[in-house]
Amino acid sequence: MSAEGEYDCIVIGAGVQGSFTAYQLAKKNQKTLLLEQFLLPHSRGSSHGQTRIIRKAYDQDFYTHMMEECYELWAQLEREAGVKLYRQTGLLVMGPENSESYQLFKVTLQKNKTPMVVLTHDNFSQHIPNVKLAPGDGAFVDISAGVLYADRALRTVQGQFQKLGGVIRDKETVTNIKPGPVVTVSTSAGVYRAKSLVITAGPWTNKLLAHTGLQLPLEVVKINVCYWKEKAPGSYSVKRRFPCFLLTEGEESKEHIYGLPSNEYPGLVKICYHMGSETDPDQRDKQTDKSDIEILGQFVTRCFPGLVPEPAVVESCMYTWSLRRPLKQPPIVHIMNDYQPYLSQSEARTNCGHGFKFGPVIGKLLCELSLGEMPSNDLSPFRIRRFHTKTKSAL
Ligand SMILES: Cc1cc2nc3c(=O)[nH]c(=O)nc-3n(C[C@H](O)[C@H](O)[C@H](O)COP(=O)(O)OP(=O)(O)OC[C@H]3O[C@@H](n4cnc5c(N)ncnc54)[C@H](O)[C@@H]3O)c2cc1C
Ligand SMILES: O=C(O)[C@@H]1CCCCN1
Repeated sequence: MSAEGEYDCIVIGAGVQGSFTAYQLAKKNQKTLLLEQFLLPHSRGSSHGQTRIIRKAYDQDFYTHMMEECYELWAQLEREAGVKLYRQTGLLVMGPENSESYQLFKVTLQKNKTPMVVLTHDNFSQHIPNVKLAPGDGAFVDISAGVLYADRALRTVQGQFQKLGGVIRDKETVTNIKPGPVVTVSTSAGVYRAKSLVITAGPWTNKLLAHTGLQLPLEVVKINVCYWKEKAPGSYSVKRRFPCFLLTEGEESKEHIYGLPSNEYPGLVKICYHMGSETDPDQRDKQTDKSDIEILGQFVTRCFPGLVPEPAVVESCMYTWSLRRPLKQPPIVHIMNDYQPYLSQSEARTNCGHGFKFGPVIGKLLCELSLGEMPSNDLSPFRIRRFHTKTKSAL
């Protein structure tokens, strides 16, 4: 027999953004349904894996400002659920001292009076052993940055949502959306109706939006998540207070290279390249491009002499980039998050490669938008309307 139900709100996609949105809605006593196509937990989207970086170091003020509230909301969830989701490690930022991108990171933190320590070539190795700072590179540490325990965070927020009476239906793919004063959502197992709908479908956003006639200029890329073996076990370990790091640009590439201390897999340091190759989210494993791994190998050889310059483990994850017109120009590396006024009482949002840490605030904002409340943060950098694209729904 197929399932049916009436809700105040339906959220499609139980990644970090959908889970936080559903939790916020349930906190506001909204009868909420969270739909997920895969059996939970799963590793086919963007929110899986044990760790993510949390930081205030950004090259634009509004992200640094948003992070103030994010840290508070993460801590609030930790207290509510009695679990530890964040571990402070600091974030080492490195990059050519005179480059625009490195300077933007540094100046944004300084301007916002964020706790930081600037390192010099003379004292660098005393603070950060086993890393080679390139000649001409500057370095500083964003002190409050650290690691978020991603899988645990997802489990926790979904658990809190259920405790508040929220309903999760996993292994249920949304197959159709009919907007209207009451939105009708059909899935592989049933039909549900709600006063509002939030779509947080990550890499599948355009596939889902196709049901509404709306398409966004997005590109999904597969990221090779690489783990590198320590030659001397523990030398880059979280226990020895090795920090997360971000190279704004380097000899190997203009793209960021970033990493986290060895932690989830003993003796293995996660180091990844902030760019991947285009993929269809349903065909992710057919994308086998490994040119990023070559770049990372060169970087590891140059900067991390205590690591074997060949990945010991490679996992997969996906980013959903927003693209400036014309398509295929460099991506705008922003979270996107917007109310889509042409879908009656519905919202559409998506994200890219740095959205995990913002989950609590994005959840709060999507909740406010779906209740018709004034959003409590400035959303102008995230508006769908900034894309001169086909934003008008055909429905
Ligand atoms: C390698 C990597 C490293 C990253 N590092 C960081 C970091 O250090 N710090 C940070 O803050 N962020 C980081 N990010 C970004 C962050 O992880 C993402 O921004 C975030 O996880 C996106 O979450 P989401 O909920 O939007 O998408 P997803 O997690 O992909 O969730 C979307 C969900 O929708 C479901 N869905 C789709 N279509 C349907 C349908 N038709 N019916 C039902 N369900 C559907 C999907 O199955 C999926 O579960 C990283 C991302 C990657 C890939
Ligand atoms: O959000 C972050 O902190 C990292 C930075 C580098 C790219 C991946 N995400």
